[in-house]
Amino acid sequence: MPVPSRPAVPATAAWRAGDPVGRRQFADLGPFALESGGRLPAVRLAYETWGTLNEDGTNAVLVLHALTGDSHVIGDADEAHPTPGWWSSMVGPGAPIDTDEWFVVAPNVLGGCQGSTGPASPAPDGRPWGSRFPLLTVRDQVAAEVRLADLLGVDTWALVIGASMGGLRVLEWAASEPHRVEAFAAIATAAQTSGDQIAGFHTQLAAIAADPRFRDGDYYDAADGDGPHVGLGLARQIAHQTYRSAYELDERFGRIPQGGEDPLEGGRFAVQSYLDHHGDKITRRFDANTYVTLTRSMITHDLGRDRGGVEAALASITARGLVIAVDSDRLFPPAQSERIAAGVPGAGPVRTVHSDYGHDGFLIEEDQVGRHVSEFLNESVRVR
Ligand SMILES: CC(=O)SCCNC(=O)CCNC(=O)[C@H](O)C(C)(C)COP(=O)(O)OP(=O)(O)OC[C@H]1O[C@@H](n2cnc3c(N)ncnc32)[C@H](O)[C@@H]1OP(=O)(O)O
Ligand SMILES: N[C@@H](CCO)C(=O)O
Repeated sequence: MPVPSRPAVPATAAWRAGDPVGRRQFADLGPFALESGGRLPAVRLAYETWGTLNEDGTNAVLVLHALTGDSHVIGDADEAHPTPGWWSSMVGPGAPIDTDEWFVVAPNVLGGCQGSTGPASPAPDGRPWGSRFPLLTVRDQVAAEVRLADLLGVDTWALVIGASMGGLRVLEWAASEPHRVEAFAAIATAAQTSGDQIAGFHTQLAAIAADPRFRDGDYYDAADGDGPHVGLGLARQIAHQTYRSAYELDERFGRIPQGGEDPLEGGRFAVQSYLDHHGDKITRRFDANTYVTLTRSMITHDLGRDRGGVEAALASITARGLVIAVDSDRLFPPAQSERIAAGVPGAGPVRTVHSDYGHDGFLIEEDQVGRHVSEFLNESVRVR
């Protein structure tokens, strides 16, 4: 049986930078000097807020998304273009982070493609930055979020919370702005990306670079309008395997052929079809250059850079900390959480989420993660 052909989807088909979606707002934050020595002449962050900042400013919570997330933490049913929120189980009225109590802010990361300044944004000459977009570090991303906090009148966050790539920024906030972070929750994340992580990220970058439609990042004005969807999809497939555990892929899919296909005649196993699906899906909602920019920021992430090393940086954190690991996570293995918890004086022991799913457990095991966050808020982060 022949392998079914899949439709080619331009990587730029479904989203447009700066396109307002629902309740999203934009903050213009001016020029930025970057850690690498580069410069962005104008930075804009897209963000959403829920709840109300109290008079003392003591109830602010910053939620930081992972690699392909955005500001849309809570879904909106009545939008013109409804989109589900990626953490509606965690944030909302009556949720662990209860928006009747907390003022919640969620920005789209600097370098992102959901309204914040990124490689698809116009450079000073009016054309998209593309290959000219400067190297961004996690510190640059947090520096932009600091300016957003200034603009919103938030002096101190009661809690800064995030998982995976969001957790990298959580730790950077706690280390670089100790007087502005009362407590943090770092979930399935690391103080420094490891050789294994850098290797995995490298192959994802190579997959995008190898797509002739990538054109070194200058594909926005391509005459055929076609983006590097093949490379981006392949990068997502490589990544997605690390988001799930070997146990799950084997138990769930094993060697079952995809319906109607025969692997001995060129067809796929179900797990191949599953990865194809996730690879295709990302190209409908994400920009390849942003994927490259954010992946590079994860590669360079090192909380200890210019701070005397990771342990010294962790020891300098004054905030109370909640550290959560997923026991089956092969992307951010629990040892990286142990290192954070051991190093931060105000962090308790690692809270373990038991999951068969792997790294994506931070999204899937909402009851367990929610319970840990609720407990931490109740015990350590009450509104003063
Ligand atoms: C911060 C942020 O988190 S970013 C925003 C949220 N994250 C993402 O979107 C990342 C990508 N998605 C995921 O990682 C996961 O889907 C999660 C974590 C969101 C949800 O996990 P799960 O509920 O376990 O979903 P699962 O991994 O099984 O994927 C389900 C999809 O696979 C499809 N699928 C399942 N089996 C097959 C198969 N054999 N062939 C093809 N497709 C398949 C399902 O139809 C479903 O498609 P849909 O998502 O288009 O409806
Ligand atoms: N599913 C998550 C995985 C990375 O943490 C994302 O796409 O952002």
